[in-house]
Amino acid sequence: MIEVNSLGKRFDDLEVLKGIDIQIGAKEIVVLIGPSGSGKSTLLRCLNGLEEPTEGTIRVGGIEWNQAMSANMKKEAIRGIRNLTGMVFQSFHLFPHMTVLENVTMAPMTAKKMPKEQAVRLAESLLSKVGLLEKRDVYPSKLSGGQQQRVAIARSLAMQPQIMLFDEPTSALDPELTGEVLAVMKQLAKEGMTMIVVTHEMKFAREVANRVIFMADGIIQEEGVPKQFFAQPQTERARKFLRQLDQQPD
Ligand SMILES: Nc1ncnc2c1ncn2[C@@H]1O[C@H](COP(=O)(O)OP(=O)(O)OP(=O)(O)O)[C@@H](O)[C@H]1O
Repeated sequence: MIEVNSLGKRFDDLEVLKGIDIQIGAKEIVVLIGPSGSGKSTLLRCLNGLEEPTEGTIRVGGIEWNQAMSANMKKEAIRGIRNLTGMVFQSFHLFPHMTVLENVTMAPMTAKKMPKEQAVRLAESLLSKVGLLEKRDVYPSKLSGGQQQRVAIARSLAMQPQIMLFDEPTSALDPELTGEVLAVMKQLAKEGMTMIVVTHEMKFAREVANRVIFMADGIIQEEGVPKQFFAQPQTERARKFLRQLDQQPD
């Protein structure tokens, strides 16, 4: 579903990603963890074209982007890749002047030219899935952070993506609100969505992920199934990271 080869990204003199190789299969739940500044968000943003890599190749659902392509081909590839991926951000990014329902129906109606009645039916079913159908006519400012993030997930799902990318989806939330967002993500995982999740929620990583990828200093230091990674981290870098999080090997 996703293949990344020798991916590099620099911002001027700062080399943030230094040759990343990843393969992710359909229905995999991959959690990306690592210290602050290690390049996790940048990697996720490269995967759906929010950042342009400086080196390497990305293949998502059969669509390839590579550094050697012409500007037009790159644009075309990014458009295709964006159609396959949905992204959820730390800070929700809902449109404040639109109701919850309008937030969810807008993209299918404009980008996919979906008829309004169909977009409304889809939005209602997605709002029901995230437990917020009764808030359909409310504006985002009237919602809690957790509710706003659940609407953001529904809005992303309305484009019917094959892959969901989550960039620290609970980091801006009060601890008592993270559970409701993680529950929606768990449900999505159960339904077979392919997901890459950047998070500091180790409990989610332990319980839901098929694979943990540990990044530090712009490279993948190690990866493995959660049980193995948390019980027996292979590198000193990962051991130190887990110690700092108070996530000692089991
Ligand atoms: N647009 C940008 N311009 C310049 N530097 C950037 C830009 N975006 C990110 N960086 C730098 O790239 C490095 C990696 O940032 P990134 O956000 O990918 O890290 P992260 O692992 O997601 O960290 P965190 O867990 O704190 O969110 C940081 O040093 C950051 O300052």
